[in-house]
Amino acid sequence: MHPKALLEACAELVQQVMLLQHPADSVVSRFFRQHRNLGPRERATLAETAYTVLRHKLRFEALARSGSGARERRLAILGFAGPRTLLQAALNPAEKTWLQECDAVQTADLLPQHRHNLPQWLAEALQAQVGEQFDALAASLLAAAPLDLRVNTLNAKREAVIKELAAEGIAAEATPYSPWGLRVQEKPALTRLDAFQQGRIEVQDEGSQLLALLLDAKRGEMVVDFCAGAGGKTLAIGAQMRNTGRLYAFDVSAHRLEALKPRLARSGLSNVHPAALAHERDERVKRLAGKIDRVLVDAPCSGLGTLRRNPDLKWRQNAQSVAELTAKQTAILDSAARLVKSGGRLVYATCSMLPEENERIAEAFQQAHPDFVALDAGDTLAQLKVDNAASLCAGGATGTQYVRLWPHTHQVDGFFAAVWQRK
Ligand SMILES: C[S@@+](CC[C@H](N)C(=O)[O-])C[C@H]1O[C@@H](n2cnc3c(N)ncnc32)[C@H](O)[C@@H]1O
Repeated sequence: MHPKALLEACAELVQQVMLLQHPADSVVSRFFRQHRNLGPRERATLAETAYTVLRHKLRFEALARSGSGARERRLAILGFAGPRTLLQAALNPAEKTWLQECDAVQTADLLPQHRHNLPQWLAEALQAQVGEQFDALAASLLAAAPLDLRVNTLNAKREAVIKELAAEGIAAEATPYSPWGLRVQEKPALTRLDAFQQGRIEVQDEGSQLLALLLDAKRGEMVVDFCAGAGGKTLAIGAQMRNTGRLYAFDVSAHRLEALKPRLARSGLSNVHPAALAHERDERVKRLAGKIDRVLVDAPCSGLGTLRRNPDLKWRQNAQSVAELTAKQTAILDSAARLVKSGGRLVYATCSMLPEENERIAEAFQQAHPDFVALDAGDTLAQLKVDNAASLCAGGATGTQYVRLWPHTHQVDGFFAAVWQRK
């Protein structure tokens, strides 16, 4: 594709994602379906340009007040993620001069909001939590996430997969906390690999792996993954159970559960039973009440812990949408807790960094359910032999009551988890 056409296509995609009407990943997928002639490199440049503009929206919008031409073209120039020579070949002389001026602006001279690129309400909420680490957190949220894989321990060993990937020219190293994790710095095409097709690896953030680990599901148990979605954690839990017992994958979205099916087929798991619920108080939940050994509630949340992957969320969520989610989270946790049998374990998790969706939900649940005893997440992870378990936790009297993962300190998405045992 000619550089000029590629930049035009970038501007068109930027215009579409910046409407913020739909999740950016679905806008990008739709754009690719409508432009089937695009090659893999062009697709990578287009997607990364759109994501760069979403990440740096406030700074780029401020810079784009100067310059000429359509606003989305100026934004696409600032966020262009392909080779610089290619960009230069697409620019007219006035644009080249303007870009030079933009490049010369020093980060230190920027207003705080143009450095952190967060909406005011979210910047304040994060600052209140991490204090002087705010700049480091904000910077980490502007970077793309590394690619984490989970090794399927049912049919592979981590060391063997590292060697297998190396033979394909892919450098992977063991993740520091999850015993199943690998981190890959590049973004190789995984789906063509035998290791992927034969279910030895799945894409999963190390933080997500730790939440599945926290459930500590055992052979032969009855387990429910209440908000299973496309089953990222279900697959990890099923392998943890060594493909024995019964693992229900519940979700209200039959569409998401459908995406679990090919992943299940690759994984070799036969202990997983997906089931679509009408709502969290579905008949099926009533029937299983008090019978389940372990229940994971990976609740629908703002997703703000995943800003490295989903930068559009900071512009699509707001205080009002978070308040609506907290009502849903409370209702789901209440209903899912009924499943847990005496002596069983309950884990509540989110990929949010906001206390309203995390500590506040866990505290309110505890108040309303004295028959559930809080377990210390730091102790629980240490018993599971996770290195530096305490450093992954925060809160409570011991400072390790909840799992609290942060992109700037743990190089994973922002996650929260609370653990209880039913009396
Ligand atoms: C954070 S996502 C789950 C991600 C998934 N556990 C994984 O690891 O890939 C939350 C899920 O909760 C589901 N959900 C929303 N409302 C629900 C409800 N009332 N009961 C059960 N699941 C619900 C959503 O459809 C969504 O798939």
